[in-house]
Amino acid sequence: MDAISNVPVPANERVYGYAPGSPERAALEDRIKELAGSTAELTMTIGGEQRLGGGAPIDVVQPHNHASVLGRTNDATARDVQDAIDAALAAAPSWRAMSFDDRAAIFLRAADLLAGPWRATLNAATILGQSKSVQQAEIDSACELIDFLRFNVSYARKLYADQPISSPGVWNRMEYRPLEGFVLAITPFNFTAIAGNLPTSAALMGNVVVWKPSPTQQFAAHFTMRLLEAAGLPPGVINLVTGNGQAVSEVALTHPALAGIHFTGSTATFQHLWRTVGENISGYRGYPRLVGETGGKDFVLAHPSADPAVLSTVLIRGAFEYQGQKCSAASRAYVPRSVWNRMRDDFVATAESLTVGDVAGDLSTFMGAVIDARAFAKHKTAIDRARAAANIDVLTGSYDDSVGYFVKPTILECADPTDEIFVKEYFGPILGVHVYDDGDYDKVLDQMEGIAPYALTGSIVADDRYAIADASRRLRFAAGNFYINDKPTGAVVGQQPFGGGRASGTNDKAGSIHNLTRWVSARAIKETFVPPTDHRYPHMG
Ligand SMILES: NC(=O)c1ccc[n+]([C@@H]2O[C@H](COP(=O)([O-])OP(=O)(O)OC[C@H]3O[C@@H](n4cnc5c(N)ncnc54)[C@H](O)[C@@H]3O)[C@@H](O)[C@H]2O)c1
Ligand SMILES: N[C@@H](CCC=O)C(=O)O
Repeated sequence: MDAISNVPVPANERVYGYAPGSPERAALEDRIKELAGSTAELTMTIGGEQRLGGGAPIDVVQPHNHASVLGRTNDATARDVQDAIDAALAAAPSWRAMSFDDRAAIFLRAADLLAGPWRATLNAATILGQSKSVQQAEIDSACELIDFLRFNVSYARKLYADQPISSPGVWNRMEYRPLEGFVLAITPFNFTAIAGNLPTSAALMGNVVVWKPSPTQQFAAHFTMRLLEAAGLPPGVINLVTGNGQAVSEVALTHPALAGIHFTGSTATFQHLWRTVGENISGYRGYPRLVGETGGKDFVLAHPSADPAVLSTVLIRGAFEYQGQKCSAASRAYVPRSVWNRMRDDFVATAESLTVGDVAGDLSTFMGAVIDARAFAKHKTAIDRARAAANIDVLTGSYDDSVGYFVKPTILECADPTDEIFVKEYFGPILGVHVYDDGDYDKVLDQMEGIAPYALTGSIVADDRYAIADASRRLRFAAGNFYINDKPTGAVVGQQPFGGGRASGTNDKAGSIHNLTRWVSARAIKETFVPPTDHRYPHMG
C-alpha cells in the first residue's frame, strides 16, 4: 500500500559545458561516432515487444547530412495501433494497483540513469537526429528531461497530499485516481524532453499510454524507450507506435477508452485532434482530457530605453538557437529607431558570423539544419517571398539543401507591422523586425498585442521601470511565458512553468502540478464513524 514517503527534493540538473578537452565532450564524441556508424531498426514497442510497424518504410536521416541514414522505421497500421491500445488496457490493472512510490521510483531511476550512463546516448541521438548543437541537446535531452522526471514526482506527491478538511465524527479524503482508459501522447520533433515528458507524466499518475513520437524525432525516442525499460518500466505501460499518425488518428481517436490526449505540436494538428474528438464525443466512456501545447509567434518588444547590447543578444539567442525551431523562438521584433540605429550593423554582422553546419561532426558549431525537406521548402518560400516584396528589406539570410537542410539566420526588416512575417509561424531561423519611430511606442504596443493568433512567449526589453510595468500589464494575455530583459526561450522546469494561451494551447504548464492534475480524476470519500440511526432533524420537533 501507499506509504506517505518524502520524495527526493528535486534540483535542476547541472548543464555540462562540453569545452574542448573536457571528459564529457570526449564521451559524447565517441557515442556520436558509434550511433552514426550503424543503421538502427527503429521499432515500435507494444506490450514490451519490439517490432516494426506494418506500414510504409520511413528513413530517419541526419538533417545536416540528409544522405546519412540513422535508422529505418515504418508507419504504424490500424492493426498496430489497435494492438498498442489492447496492450495498454491489459497493463492498466497492475499499473494502477502499484503504489505511487513504486511508480515514482522507476521515473527517478530513469532520471539518474540519464544523468549518468545514458547522458551521452540521448544527447548523441538528439544531435544526430534533430540537428541540435551540443549546448541545445544538453539543455533538452539531458537536463530538461531529467528535470521533468524528478520534478513531476515531487509535484505528484504534493498533489496527492492536497486533502479536504474533516468535521467531527467524519473523515474526508480525496483519492486521485488515474483516468479510466488510455492516454494518447503525441509528441513533436523539436524536443527530446517533451517527447519523454508527455507519456511519462501521464504514466506517473497511474495511467497507461500509447505514445506516438514524430518520425523525425524517432531516433532519440527509440533510446528514450530503451532508457525507460532499463529503469524498470513494466511492459504495456507506455506503448510506442511509429510513423506519421494517420492510423493513430483513425483508431485511437475513435476508441471508446480514449481517456486523454497529451499533445505538443502545431496548432493545426491539435485542432484536428480536438475536432475529431468533438465529432466522436458520444462514443467515449468519459470526456477525454485534451491538453495541447502548440505554436507561437513570439515577440520581443524593445522600448526606447532598451540597451542595444542586451537587445542584440536577446534576439540572436532567442531567434536563432536551434535554428529557431522552438515554439518559444523570437520571430518578431519591434525596435525603436533610436536603438536600431545604434545596433543594426553589429547585429546583422553577428547573425552572419554564427556558424551553421554539421553539429555532429564539429561540436563547436552554433546552428545545424532545419528538420526536413518540408521545413526547408517552407523557409525557402518565405525567404523568396520576402526577397520579392517591395516593402521587405532582407538584411541577411540564405538557404542551401545540397548536403543538409541549411537555412542561415535570416533578418527581414519590414515597415508594415501587419505583414505575414509578423503573423505566421514559420518555425525556423527567420526574424521579422519592425522599426518604429520612438514616439509611436504606445501605438506599436497596442498593434503587436493581438496581430498574431498566438500567445506563447514574449519579451520586453527596457531599462525604464515604468515602461516594464506598463508593458507587463498591457501584454498580460499576449504570452503565457513573459520575459523582462531576457530571451523568450529556454524555460527551466520548476522555474518558468511553460505554456501559452489563445492559439498556442491549453496552457496546462508542462512540468508542473497544473499539468499533472489533468491526468487524474479525483474521487471524494466521506466516512462517518458513528452514523445516525434516526432520520429526523431537530427542526421537525
Ligand atoms: N507550445 C509548446 O510547448 C510547443 C513545444 C514544441 C513544439 N511546439 C510546436 O510544434 C510545432 C512543431 O512540431 P511538429 O512539426 O512536430 O508539429 P506537428 O503538428 O507537425 O507534429 C506533432 C506530432 O503530431 C503528429 N501528427 C501530425 N498529424 C497527425 C494526425 N493527423 N494524427 C495524429 N498525429 C499527427 C506528428 O507525427 C507528430 O508526432 C510548432 O508549431 C511548434 O510551435 C509547441
Ligand atoms: N520550453 C522551451 C520551448 C519548447 C517548444 O519548442 C523553451 O522555453 O524554449
